[in-house]
Order: sequence, then C-alpha cells, then structure tokens
Amino acid sequence: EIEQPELEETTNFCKMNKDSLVGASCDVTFKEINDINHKIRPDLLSLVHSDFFKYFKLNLYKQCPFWNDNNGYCVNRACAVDVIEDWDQLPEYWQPEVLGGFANESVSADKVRDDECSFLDQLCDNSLNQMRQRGPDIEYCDVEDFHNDQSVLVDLTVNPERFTGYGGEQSSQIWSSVYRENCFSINETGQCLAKDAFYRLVSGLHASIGTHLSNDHLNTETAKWGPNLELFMLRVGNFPDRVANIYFNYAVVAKALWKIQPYLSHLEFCNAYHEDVKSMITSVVSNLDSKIFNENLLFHDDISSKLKDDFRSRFKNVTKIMDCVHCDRCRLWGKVQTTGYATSLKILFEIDSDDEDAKQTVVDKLTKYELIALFNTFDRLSKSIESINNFEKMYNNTLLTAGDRILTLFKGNNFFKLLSNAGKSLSSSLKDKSNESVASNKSQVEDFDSPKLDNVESNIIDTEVNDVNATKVELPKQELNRTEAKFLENEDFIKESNATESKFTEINSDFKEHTTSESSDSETPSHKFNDIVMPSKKAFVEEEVTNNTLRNAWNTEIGNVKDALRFIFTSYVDFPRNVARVTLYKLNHLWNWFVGVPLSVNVESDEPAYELNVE
Ligand SMILES: Cc1cc2nc3c(=O)[nH]c(=O)nc-3n(C[C@H](O)[C@H](O)[C@H](O)COP(=O)(O)OP(=O)(O)OC[C@H]3O[C@@H](n4cnc5c(N)ncnc54)[C@H](O)[C@@H]3O)c2cc1C
Repeated sequence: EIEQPELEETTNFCKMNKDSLVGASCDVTFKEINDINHKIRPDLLSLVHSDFFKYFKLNLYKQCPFWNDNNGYCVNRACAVDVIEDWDQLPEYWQPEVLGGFANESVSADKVRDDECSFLDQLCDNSLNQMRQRGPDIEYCDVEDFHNDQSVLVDLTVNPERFTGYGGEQSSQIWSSVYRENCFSINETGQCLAKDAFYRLVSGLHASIGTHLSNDHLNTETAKWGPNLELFMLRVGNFPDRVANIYFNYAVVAKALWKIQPYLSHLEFCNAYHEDVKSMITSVVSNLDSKIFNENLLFHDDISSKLKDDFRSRFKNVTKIMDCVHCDRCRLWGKVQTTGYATSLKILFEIDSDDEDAKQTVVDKLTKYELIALFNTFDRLSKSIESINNFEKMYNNTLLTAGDRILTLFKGNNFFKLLSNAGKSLSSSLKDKSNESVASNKSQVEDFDSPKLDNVESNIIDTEVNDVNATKVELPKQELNRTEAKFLENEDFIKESNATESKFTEINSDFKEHTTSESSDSETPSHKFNDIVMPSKKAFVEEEVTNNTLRNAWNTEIGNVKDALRFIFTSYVDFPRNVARVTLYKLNHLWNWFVGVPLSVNVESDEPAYELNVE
C-alpha cells in the first residue's frame, strides 16, 4: 500500500509533519531533507553557476509531435529566451584557438575521446553523438535532441526560471497530457508503486515550477520581482501532497547523483581551465545518502520489466510534450528538468547490476547535456525546498504581524483570518476602525489603491520587531495607529463601496467570533488558525467576484437596453424636424437651379462665384 505523508493538525503551514517519511520508498524525513539541503545549497548553487554546468543546448523550434498546434506563441517578454548567438559570448578558454580548433568537423573521434574536455566538444560539433553506439533502449528522453542543427546554446543563469505569465488553455492542455501519461495498461506486481512514483514525479515537477513562479513573481504594481506568498499557497502550499512530491523528487534525483558519483572520477570537467567542478560535485554528493530513495522497490523482478519499459516510454513522452510548450522560457526549463528526471531514472533503473564495468559504461555514455540537466534539476528542487522554507517563515510572520492582518483586512482578502492573539483591545480598536470607515464613506469604489497599500505595508514591515512574542503583545496597537494614520492621510484611498461595507460587517462578525473564543483560550492562539486554508477563501473571493461580475453584466445589459430605447424614442421625436430640414435643403437646391445659380456655390470655396451668389 502506498504510504501517504502524514498530516499534522497543529502545523499551520502546508499541514505536514516534517518528521514523517517522504514516501514508502524513501527512508528520509522532510526535516532531514531540509537539513541536507541547507548544507549543500551554497555548493550546489556555485556548481550550476560554473561554466561547465550553465550552458545548455536545446531545440526551441521543434514541432509538437502530439497535436497540430504549432502556431501559438507566448508574446510576453518574460517568455523569451536569450540565446548565445556568438561564440564570443562564451568564456575565453572555450574559444577555438585556445582549445586547439576542436570545433573543426574533421577532428577524429579518437582524438575527441582522448581530450579531457571531450564533453565540451559537443558544444560545437556532433562527433560524440556519432560515437554513441546503438544498444538496447535505455533512454528516458530523446538524447539526439541535443545534436540537432536547429539547437541553440543557452546560458541558464541569464534565463532564470520565474513567472512568465504563460497559462490558460494551452498550458492546461500540456499539463493534462503529462498527467494522462500516467495510465499504465499492464497489471503487474509493483504497478501501484511505479504508478505512484510516476505521478509523484510529474506532480513534483509541476509543483516545483509553481513554487518558482511564485517565488520569482512580477508585482505589476511595483514592477519588482519577488516572492508572492498568496500565489504560492494557492498553487502549492495548500496542497501537502504537492509539497511532499517536491521532496520525493529531490530524493529521487539525489539518489541518482549518489549512485553515479564513484563513476565520475575519470572526468576532469576541464578543471584546468576554470572552477574546480569536481570538488564542488564531491562536496554536494558527500552529504547524500543511499537510503534517501530505494529504487529497487519499484521494478524489483523480471515480471516488472514490461512495466519498466512502459514507464520508460511514458516518461519519454513527457519529455517530448515539452516541445508543445508555447512559452520558450517555460519550454527551456521544462526540457532541462524532464531531461534531468529522465537521466535520474536511467541511472536508477538501468544501473542495477553488480557489474562495475557495466555501471561505468552507463555513466560514460551520459551526454554532457544529461549531466547538466541532472545537476540543474537537482538545483531547481533544492531551490524549491529553500523557497518553501522561506514561504513558511513569511506565512508565520504574516500571521503574527498585526499590521499585515489589518492590511489583509482592508485589502478585502482575508484568507489569513484575523488572529485573536492580539488581544481584545486590538479587536475592539479594529471594530471601531472598521465601523468608522464604513460610516464615513458613502461613495462607491470598485477597488483599493494598491500601491498606496504596498507603501503602508512596507512601512509596517520596516518597523517589524524580531521578537515575535513582543509583536504579539505590543505591536498591534501601535501599528494599528500607524496604519490608521496612513489610511486617513490618503482620503481617496479610504473610499468605501457598498461591497466593502458588507465585507466590514462580515469581518466585524469575525472579530466577535475570535474575541469570544479567545477569552476562553488565550494561551494557545495557534490552534485557532488551523482552518487557514486559502482555497476556501479563494472560493469566497471568487464567489464574490462572480456575484459582482454578474451584477456588472446585468447592469451593463440594462444600460444598453436603456440606451437603445432612448435612441429609438429620440429618433421618433427628431423625425419631423429631420424631414423638414431635408425638404428645405432640397427646395434650396431646386430654387438655386431655377434662378440659375451654379451648384458649386454650395461648396466651401474662395472662388468669387460664392460672392456672386451672395450678391
Ligand atoms: C512545461 C511547463 C513549464 C512551465 N513553466 C512556467 C514558468 O517557468 N513560469 C510560469 O510563469 N509559468 C510556467 N508554466 C505555466 C504554469 O505551470 C501554469 O500552467 C500556469 O501558471 C497556469 O496555472 P493554473 O493555475 O491555471 O494551473 P496549472 O498549473 O496549469 O494546473 C492545471 C491543474 O492541474 C492541477 N495541478 C496543479 N498543480 C498540480 C500539482 N503540483 N500536482 C497535481 N496537480 C496539480 C490543478 O488541478 C490545476 O487546476 C509552465 C507550464 C508548463 C506546461
């Protein structure tokens, strides 16, 4: 039976018990992965910023092989990929003259093989590709992709994975096609675990992308990039299984790295030319452990070899689906990461013999781009886990900072329900404040002035104290006053709508609820917020938005009908007057013709004919 990550009621964030195992096939807890990640993060970051690991090659122009949809494209600037267009853009020691003209097509395969930089050669010619011997298919992705004429070289560090605005039907289609690959036909022992692993891999990839786009998100009001907690919670944070799947993927890729490390020793990674890549790899992998993932549980006997083939071809399809992504930046990172997982799966499931030479052969056959993808995928997961931990801090700070709670309230987006631990005084002050605002504002507005809100927010954040307990007791009132003053300063900002009024009424009742419950249990405030789950709040907001939208649509339609009726009515009123005007005009023409005045006099002109007519 598949073990699901345990949920813990008392943990607000992601509702996960960090001491539980990441999965049935992983003998590691969430907390242990957090610790490992914390240790290796700096080295891993340096590694993927090294010259060897930062240049990736892909074909951005490949046609979607699954459906005829090659015409759309993402027009956002954020969707674009900056490619290396000139050899000059590469480091100096990679210039052909330094490397002895290895870009020369005529260079012999043997010579390339002997070169300690043989991996680098694939940057400029495909001699290594020709050397690859055909054997049984052990590929989980299409490695030939890297040697296509149309492939471009990309510096991953200048094309960060971040929010691009790509979405809608096209991306949904991609994701549903990816999930559809998880329909295994054969009913063999172990299928359940393999199917679960497949699902967790793609869901973990999806969640990791969601984490990155939330962590590096464009705030359209301030034009700054930064973390967006709300978006993260909506996409990932509120779904413990998605968060757990990121950790699962981390375990899978970590195990693959652990497994190949002894067989990488003969590769020099061009240490002579630039960073000591090899020692960076060692310092990352030495923190990993074999027990992090047990791949033998998935395809453990001959019976499951058919299942393994199915698994492999389905995963290969996932990597190919990336060619259907219309946003180039998303396609780039989709390709890097699916190739990274494909490489991990190849290492985990195809290096299963005790034969050391066979293991070495599989590693030797890895292309440079598979290695790059492998380490960069690990970095993406590592960054996701780091971001999740940061989001957790933000989440807790948001809950504990009274000012933010007030702002959330005024923004009308109170999915972080107001805390009661600020004490009755805060509640009553806020109640007064909200009543005051409701009473004093009559005009209707649709929305608040967000930049101003952000200013207030940043002011408040600036004044945050480190001691969370102190914040709980002392800050609320102080911050309330500051916030209140800010609100009063900006009169137009405080304009309220009828909708806002009802929101305040609702919030007031929230306060009443919290104030009442608080008096009975003021020692353990955190238990009151176990119900903080954004989707339900989203549903609330959405419902409201839907109602507003319906109301607006109704009002617009009624307005249109009124306009049409007014037009028809005025047409009837104007009709006799218009008939009289036309008749007069025609009679004028007739009279002019009758007395012999030329028709041209009615045309604006400097000609004397007009004057003649006047006379
Ligand atoms: C390959 C690829 C790469 C992308 N890269 C980027 C990028 O770099 N930057 C960017 O801004 N956008 C990227 N996108 C788009 C992004 O993933 C979303 O599709 C987009 O933001 C729209 O999100 P959504 O809320 O409509 O739901 P989507 O994320 O499109 O999800 C569709 C549905 O899948 C389900 N779902 C969501 N997450 C999971 C999960 N983790 N596990 C299981 N089910 C889930 C939900 O039911 C959801 O409604 C990429 C898309 C693809 C296909």
